[in-house]
This record gives sequence, structure tokens and C-alpha cells, in this order.
Amino acid sequence: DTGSAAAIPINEVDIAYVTPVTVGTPPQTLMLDLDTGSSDLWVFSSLTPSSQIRGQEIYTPTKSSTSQLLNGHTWSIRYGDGSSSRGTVFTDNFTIGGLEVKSQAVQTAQEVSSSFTQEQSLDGLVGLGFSTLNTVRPSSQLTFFDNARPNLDEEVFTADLKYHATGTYDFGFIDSKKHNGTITYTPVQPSPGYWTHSLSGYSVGSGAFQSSQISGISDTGTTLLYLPTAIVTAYYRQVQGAQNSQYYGGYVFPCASTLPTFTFGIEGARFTIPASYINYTRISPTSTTCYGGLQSSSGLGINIFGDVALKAAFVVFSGTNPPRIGFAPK
Ligand SMILES: CSC[C@H](NC(=O)[C@H](Cc1ccccc1)OC(=O)N1CCC(N)CC1)C(=O)N[C@@H](CC1CCCCC1)[C@@H](O)COc1ccncc1
Repeated sequence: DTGSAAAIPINEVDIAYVTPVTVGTPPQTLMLDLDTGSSDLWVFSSLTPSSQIRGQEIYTPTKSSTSQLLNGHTWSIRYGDGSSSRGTVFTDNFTIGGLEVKSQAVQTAQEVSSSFTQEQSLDGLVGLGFSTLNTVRPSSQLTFFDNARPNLDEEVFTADLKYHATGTYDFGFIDSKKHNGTITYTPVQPSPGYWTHSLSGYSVGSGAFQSSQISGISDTGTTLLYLPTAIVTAYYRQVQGAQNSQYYGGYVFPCASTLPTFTFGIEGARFTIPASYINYTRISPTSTTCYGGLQSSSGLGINIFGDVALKAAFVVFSGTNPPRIGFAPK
């Protein structure tokens, strides 16, 4: 089997991407954020207090003839940005882009934090990290990819995220039309459950490439690129008027400033992030101060290769044994 579905930016600065999925019988359509940085599949539901719902689509298990309560099971998750959700669990038929998993664990939210309530374009998440990170107890549940894997033509899914445009997630096949040039693979360390791998180095603008192993996670659910402070300061040293603002919680600069590109290495291959991707957003609609798409990871304890980096490449998440990740130009 294979599947192919759209990755649609939810706002004009690509803060996140959502993908249409269907749950249950007859199918209920929700827009979910496919997130390689976590491993819970959870949805706004009929069990979510109406005070916490603001425009999201919900999954109603009682309207589905194929839903089954997973008795006595609960879940609770907190993300890197402090947002959180928790609830109960059903199994039901679940489809992404024509690829169906029967009896997928669908985690129904009974509580979501305010940032989820405020994000009305996001009806929940599909975790595509390793199933070891799943928070359902007493027995943890498998991700959509792990459930689909035995029926996939190839044990892969790919991310073709785009800057200010709709991209694609494919399951079970590598679409050669979506990338040009070879795919460079590098090993993934699957513990504790993120797609953890190394960059082989970086360069700023036309500067010399600095070879160094930079370990981090490729995370479709994280908006920006978070790297060690030394790299980030070297980058913003090239930007007129840039400063690391306590007030805004990161590097800001005059929107009119010229930004250099940023290049990262995967083994011997090189991927260049255009300056426009790093000129992330104005700090407020009328401001002439802009917030950077490259920020320091020092507060996170982990480097995160988020959407700002991933949208510069065609990315293959390979669930083979051992797992690996591939990057290709596009
Ligand atoms: C540096 S992990 C921060 C990261 N969350 C972000 O990237 C959010 C994404 C967002 C925000 C608002 C609306 C929509 C999307 O966006 C921002 O935080 N920002 C973008 C806007 C910018 N101005 C400020 C910074 C994060 O927790 N991701 C997790 C998934 C994410 C949770 C929030 C909803 C969307 C999906 C996940 O993959 C990684 O979980 C962990 C990472 C590390 N240890 C523990 C958990």
C-alpha cells in the first residue's frame, strides 16, 4: 500500500502544517499536524469541553460504527513549547491520503491547553516519532506509521514541506518527481524515540563550511531551526542590527536587514536554506522588527531541525532496520 496527502501551512508564516485525515465509519474528516517529534495521535473530540473548542473539527466516536473504547487507557502529553493535552483512547479506522489503518489508537482529548484552543486550524496531531514515546497507559500504542508499515510497499514516509505553499507527505514510496539529485542517507539513533541524527557541519552565507557533528532531531512539528548558541551567534553577526532579545525570547533584527543563507551538511551533501526562510516573521503586524527562523537551542537541551530546515529539502524517514533519514535537493 501507499498514501499521499497534502501538507497545508496553517498561516502566512508556516507556523505549522496540517493534513486532512479521516477517522471512523462513516468517515469524519479532521486536519491534523503530522509531527515526527512526538508519537501520540490525538484529536479534539466530543469529549473535549466545549469551552476549550474554538472552531476545531471534532471526532465523535459514538457516531462511528467501527469505534471501540480502549477500556481503562488514558494519556497525557506536554510539548516542548509548554502546550499540553490529555484524555482517553478509542480504536477506529484511520486514513491518510488513501492509506487505511484499521483499529488505530485514536486518543480523544478531554483537556487541551489554551494554545491548542487558540489554534483553530489544528484539530490534533499524528505523532510520527518512534512508538516508544507514546504516552498511553497502562499499555502504550503504536503510531500510524508503525501500524501501516507491514502493508507499505516500502517502509518509509517522506516529507516535502514548502515555503508559503502546500507540500506533501507520502507513505510507502519515494516519489522521484518530488526531488532532483540523489538522496543522501545518514543513520538515525531511535532512542529515546525521536528521529535523532547528526549534521556534518554548516556554513553562513558564502563563508567556509565548518565541519562538525551536530546531533539533533528532525521534527516536522517544530516551526523553527534550533542550533547551538555558537552557530547562531556566528550567523547573526552577519546581520545589521541583530540582537538576542530577552523580551522577544530570541534573535530579532530590522526587517529591512539583508540576511545570509544558512547551509547544513548531511554527510557529504549540502543543503542551503534561503534567507527568506530565516526572515521568519514581523514581531507584530506593523512592526519593522523581525524574528529569526534560526534560534539558539540552549534552552531546549536538544538541537531541533524544524520546518525552517526541513522545507529546504525532500526528506525520507526510513523505518528500515536500522532506521535512517535521507535528504535530497528539490
Ligand atoms: C522547540 S520544541 C517547540 C515545538 N513547538 C513549536 O515549534 C510551535 C509549533 C506551533 C505553535 C503554535 C501553533 C502551531 C504550532 O511553534 C513555536 O514554538 N514557535 C513558532 C512561532 C515562533 N514565533 C515562536 C516559536 C514543539 O513543542 N513541537 C512539538 C509538536 C508541536 C506542539 C504544539 C502544537 C503543534 C505541534 C513536538 O514536535 C516536539 O515536542 C517536544 C520537543 C522537545 N521536547 C519535548 C517535546
